[in-house]
Amino acid sequence: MPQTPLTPRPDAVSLAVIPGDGIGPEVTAEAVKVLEVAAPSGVKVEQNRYDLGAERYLATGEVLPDSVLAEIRGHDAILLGAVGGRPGDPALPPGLLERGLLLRLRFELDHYVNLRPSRIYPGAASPLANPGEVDFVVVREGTEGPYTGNGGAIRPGTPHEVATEVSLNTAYGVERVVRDAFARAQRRPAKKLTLVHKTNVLVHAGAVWWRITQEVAAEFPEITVDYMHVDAVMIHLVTNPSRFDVIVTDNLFGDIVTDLAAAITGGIGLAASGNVNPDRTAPSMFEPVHGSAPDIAGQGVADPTAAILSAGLLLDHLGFADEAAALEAAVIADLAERDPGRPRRTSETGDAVAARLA
Ligand SMILES: NC(=O)C1=CN([C@@H]2O[C@H](COP(=O)(O)OP(=O)(O)OC[C@H]3O[C@@H](n4cnc5c(N)ncnc54)[C@H](O)[C@@H]3O)[C@@H](O)[C@H]2O)C=CC1
Ligand SMILES: CC(C)CC(=O)C(=O)O
Ligand SMILES: [Mg+2]
Repeated sequence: MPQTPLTPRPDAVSLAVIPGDGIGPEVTAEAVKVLEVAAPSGVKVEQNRYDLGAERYLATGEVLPDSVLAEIRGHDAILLGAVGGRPGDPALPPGLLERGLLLRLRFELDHYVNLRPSRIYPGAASPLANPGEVDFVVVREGTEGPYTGNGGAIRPGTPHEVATEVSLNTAYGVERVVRDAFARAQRRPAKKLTLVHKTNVLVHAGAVWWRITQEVAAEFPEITVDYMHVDAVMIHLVTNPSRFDVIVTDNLFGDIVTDLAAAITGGIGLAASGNVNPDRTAPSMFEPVHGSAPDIAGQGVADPTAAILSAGLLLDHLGFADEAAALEAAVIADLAERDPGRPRRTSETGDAVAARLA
């Protein structure tokens, strides 16, 4: 359904805040704390909180009612913590919240660019001995691939069960994300784009990604284009991550690549992301790369930096580039001052970054 492009007001931004499950509410509270001081003066941050996630499902059986989705759609942007329970929890059907809430938001709001920047900030503890200068961005397709629910099971639960999970790749979907990735590469100094896939085995989907990347490349003669199989990317991310500038890839590969990218750049607690609708026909959604981390939930020890940096991506997306840069600078300064020998409480980090911006 065609939507009217969103036109934010100059004096206020409206945010839908979905704290979610596990550490989601803990890290989101810190991101909101920072966002309130980072927003431009004269711009009011109006927030509506949506309690969606495991607790609501267990209390009401609701995952994402249509009426709530319609309300969320009316905001300028969405800030999300994380959703999902402990893997294997018998109270939550597998994928119920991931598919019914998170992916439904991404699909219905047409977040076809899942943007995941990776930088090693000074002070961040990379496990790599000599990582070099690491500053790349993964442009992960956000609405297709094997995540669309295009599958099913025959004779489930029997020894003769057959299960399929088919990857969906449309020329339309691939072209728009590849084009976005080239445009991002064009704005970056290194001007390099790496297509990541598994074209040697996934020949049908791979052919679409390969052909469209070559076609779009012809419109961007300044960009150096290369290709790498996703398994080899695992090697190069660990041995020579500075070779990457912009990576474009499908939904599943991008999910996996960006957890490793997070690990080599200082940990999953630092990795930010944006689910972007570049056409602005619906609000974009910003969230950390990590999940609900049930193993540390409720202890006040989760690192909220990824959520805070995601709030910075949100500011940038709304056109507040200077404020987004100031937020990132405050995080960088804070990281440099952290004592690796003294683990921080979640709220300490939010307080420290907010104090730098106040
Ligand atoms: N966007 C989302 O809402 C996502 C949801 N999930 C869901 O989250 C649940 C847990 O998934 P996992 O695979 O365990 O991934 P996860 O990212 O939640 O946790 C992986 C590991 O990283 C640690 N970790 C994560 N965030 C951290 C932080 N901010 N500070 C310090 N340590 C942190 C956790 O303690 C855990 O050891 C599942 O239900 C999964 O489906 C997973 C990924 C994304
Ligand atoms: C739970 C998945 C659908 C989400 C995820 O792992 C991700 O987007 O990184
Ligand atoms: Mg993931």
